[in-house]
Amino acid sequence: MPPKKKAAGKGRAPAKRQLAEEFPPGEVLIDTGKKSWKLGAPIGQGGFGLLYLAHENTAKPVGADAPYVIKVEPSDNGPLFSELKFYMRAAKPDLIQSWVKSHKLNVLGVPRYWGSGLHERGGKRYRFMVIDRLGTDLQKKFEECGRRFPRKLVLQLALRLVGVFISFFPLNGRVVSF
Ligand SMILES: Nc1ncnc2c1ncn2[C@@H]1O[C@H](COP(=O)(O)OP(=O)(O)OP(=O)(O)O)[C@@H](O)[C@H]1O
Repeated sequence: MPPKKKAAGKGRAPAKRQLAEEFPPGEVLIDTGKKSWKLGAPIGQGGFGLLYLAHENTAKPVGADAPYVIKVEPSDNGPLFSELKFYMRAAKPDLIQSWVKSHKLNVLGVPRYWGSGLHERGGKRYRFMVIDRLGTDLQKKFEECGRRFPRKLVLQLALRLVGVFISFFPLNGRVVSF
């Protein structure tokens, strides 16, 4: 006897989100402001998207010193859409720049938003977002430290997080709750 089909709706698991397939280096994406961005090598993978090195100079290959990253996801995935809305509001380059200056900081630690758009490839649509390339990430540092941070570093991180989440974001378009 064939297995019974599950009733639609009740009891169904939510549809799985797809990870974008990997694009070859050299793919050019055009954002909503008609600016072109060239992809380099992939440098990271999140829960739902792939991240690539990127450059605004589309005339030559994107090197390892690229100043931007582009996050790409299938367009019908939700997470990048939400992340994008947040970046568009809270990570405007001039907003971050003036905050850093007025608070006498060297850096805020939040990548600036430079553009976004939709890209078609092989009959599929992808959403992308261009942000600053940052250095390493906390998870990598944590692994390097043998999964144990020194107390001083934990306190420094806490101060930085408090600065960003309690002062910058609430004043610049995002409500934070703990
Ligand atoms: N601005 C950046 N500069 C350099 N590397 C980055 C940047 N943003 C992300 N990465 C790299 O890409 C990886 C995945 O980033 P992403 O933000 O997608 O992670 P995530 O938050 O785990 O995923 P998701 O948001 O999809 O749940 C990071 O762990 C990091 O190594």
